[in-house]
Amino acid sequence: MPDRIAVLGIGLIGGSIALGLKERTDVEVIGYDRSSEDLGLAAALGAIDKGTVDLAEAVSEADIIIIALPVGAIKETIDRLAELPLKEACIVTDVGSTKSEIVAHSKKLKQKGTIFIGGHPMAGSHRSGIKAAHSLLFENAYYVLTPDPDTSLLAVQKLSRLLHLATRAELIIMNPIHHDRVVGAISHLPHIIAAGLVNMVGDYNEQNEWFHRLAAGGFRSLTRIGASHPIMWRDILLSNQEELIKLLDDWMLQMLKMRTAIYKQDANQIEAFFARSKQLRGQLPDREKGLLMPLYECYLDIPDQPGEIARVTAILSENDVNISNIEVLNNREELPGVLKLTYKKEQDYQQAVVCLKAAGYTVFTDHDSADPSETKVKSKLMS
Ligand SMILES: NC(=O)c1ccc[n+]([C@@H]2O[C@H](COP(=O)([O-])OP(=O)(O)OC[C@H]3O[C@@H](n4cnc5c(N)ncnc54)[C@H](O)[C@@H]3O)[C@@H](O)[C@H]2O)c1
Ligand SMILES: O=C(O)C(=O)C[C@]1(C(=O)O)C=C[C@@H](O)C=C1
Repeated sequence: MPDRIAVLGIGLIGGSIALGLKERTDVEVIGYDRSSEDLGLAAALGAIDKGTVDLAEAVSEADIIIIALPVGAIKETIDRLAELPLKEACIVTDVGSTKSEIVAHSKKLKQKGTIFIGGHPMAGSHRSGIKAAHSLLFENAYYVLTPDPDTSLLAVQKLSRLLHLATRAELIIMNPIHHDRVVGAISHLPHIIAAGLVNMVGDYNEQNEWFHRLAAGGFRSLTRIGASHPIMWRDILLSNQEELIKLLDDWMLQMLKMRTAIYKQDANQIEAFFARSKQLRGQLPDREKGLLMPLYECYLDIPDQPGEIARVTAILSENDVNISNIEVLNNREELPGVLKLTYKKEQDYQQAVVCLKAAGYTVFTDHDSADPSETKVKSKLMS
């Protein structure tokens, strides 16, 4: 087990790893950031033992250095580390959302004999900064490492073990080019689409403010990630140019096909488009990821009258159903006049659907058939 870890950038990702390190290992954590205020907060939260705005001081005695800065700053920091005295056998890793360019850039460290192993934890949030950090942010998520083929196996094992302890993520190894193609499609392109839609609707809203007022569940859930950090996403897009150009070409082709289908009133093609998407979306592997245990959810239409929530809870308790949470979606931003019930156990969820239906309620589940046998585990989104 290494003795001292330097975490460079103590924001959402660096802060979450640091919190996990302090919670689940015995290492000393030194935080480096340009914001001394955030370093103070990180120390107060117990994420770091010591904070400094001096890079040389942060890394001089470190056994492992984790660079958790925006992608552009990761490259600059690799350049600076290449000029600084580092401990022998020190391992440097990063958490950047792109890998090919960063790994290529790390050659400068390799030339001086320092091991660099690229990394990317596949969980996060649209929020940023130490205030949004959490020690279980990466629980059960994948954490990709992209070691060069000639990297010592012992070093990869040492880093994987530490990161697994700190994050409870599942460590996997991937080629950086492959990583950038896959993550380009499932993370970078969706962020472009979400931000593009928010901006387009924002333009319409300048002429007519009903665009924002009427924005309901569909727009809000699709565009949550449109609120992400501009500098982080600027750097990611600049760093994955080649893949994103190909992905955007494919995306525009998809949209053109839909435009043609709508123009021609081609009902079959439009239906097939959504049928395929519904089937594929349902096949996404469930991962018990994030802050909380997997949850089962159902929604219930309730009349707007006093005592209605008490009636629902009474029915559930008479039937020995344990609910994890009950939420009134009465702000009309999601579903109007609706109770959202969450359960930790599938058995409770199934029992609840049956007894609430028997009591005359309309119950919606993840699937519109409301069939409990089609239960889908949901992970609670971090927001
Ligand atoms: N946010 C996510 O969902 C997510 C998920 C996985 C990986 N990542 C990657 O993690 C990295 C960090 O992202 P984050 O979400 O933690 O960002 P963040 O904004 O929450 O944290 C970045 C921290 O770095 C500091 N910082 C920025 N530039 C600096 C510089 N030049 N010198 C010193 N300190 C500097 C900031 O003060 C901040 O505390 C990025 O490379 C991002 O691509 C992000
Ligand atoms: O959940 C979110 O808000 C995220 O954007 C997390 C997310 C993503 O899934 O796209 C964003 C960037 C990463 O590099 C990894 C994960």
